[in-house]
Amino acid sequence: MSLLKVDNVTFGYSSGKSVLAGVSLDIGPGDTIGLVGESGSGKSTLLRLLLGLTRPNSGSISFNGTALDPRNAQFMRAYRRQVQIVFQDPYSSLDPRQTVLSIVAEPLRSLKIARDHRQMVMEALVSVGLEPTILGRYPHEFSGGQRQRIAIARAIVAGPSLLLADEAVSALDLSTRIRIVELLKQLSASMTLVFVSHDIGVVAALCEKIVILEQGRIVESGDTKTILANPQHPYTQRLLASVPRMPA
Ligand SMILES: Nc1ncnc2c1ncn2[C@@H]1O[C@H](COP(=O)(O)OP(=O)(O)OP(=O)(O)O)[C@@H](O)[C@H]1O
Repeated sequence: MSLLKVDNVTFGYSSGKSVLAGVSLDIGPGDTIGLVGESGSGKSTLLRLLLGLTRPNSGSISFNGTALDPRNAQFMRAYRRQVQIVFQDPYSSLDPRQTVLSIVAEPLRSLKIARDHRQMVMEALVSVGLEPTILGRYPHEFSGGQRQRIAIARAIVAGPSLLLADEAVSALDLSTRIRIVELLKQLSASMTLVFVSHDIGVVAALCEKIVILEQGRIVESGDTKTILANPQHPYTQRLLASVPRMPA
């Protein structure tokens, strides 16, 4: 059974323009999926829908067979614990006035998880390759890569089964990007990952499956290696042609 099933979803903001049209996706437990498309193709909007922050205009999204529905408050509370997101910018996504402990513990507070937050935060920091002794320090004391590790620690601290990453490595320099991709790869062994990127090279390195989105429609999806080796849709061919060089 799918972990997350997106069934014929359409969505438009109040401006009326259609942003997602007939999007269907089956995300299985343990999948690592790269969602690729040009700017404005609707990737971040789809993530908002997957988070349950916005509802589709039509179609449905279900998690373990139950539809995301704000009227089902108990289920949505449980869902919020299962899904977390990492954003692009490690500078703006961390509150400069809060300590690392307070930042990483935020999901534990908002989800009202009554366990030892300090211990859970220390464990999350270790899993992302940071020293647990940094609890009392502030974001400005860290590099961009370290900040993104703190953001990832915050995303995994409550033990989600699904991690969404929205251009999570795009703001990092190349060597840091490679290290954070390695970290995400390692984490993806124990959770499902939906990784949004306009960078096909990074997706090729990280994701077993790929979904290509063009103007709110999925034009091609499947095994990453197969699709990148032999793209069928002209849009995918154009995207690939615009990549300066592909990784081995
Ligand atoms: N809050 C909003 N209100 C109205 N329109 C929006 C809003 N957010 C996004 N859009 C529009 O929806 C479309 C899809 O945007 P979205 O951010 O989902 O694309 P994207 O593929 O993530 O792009 P990028 O890679 O640039 O982040 C765009 O036309 C955008 O202008």
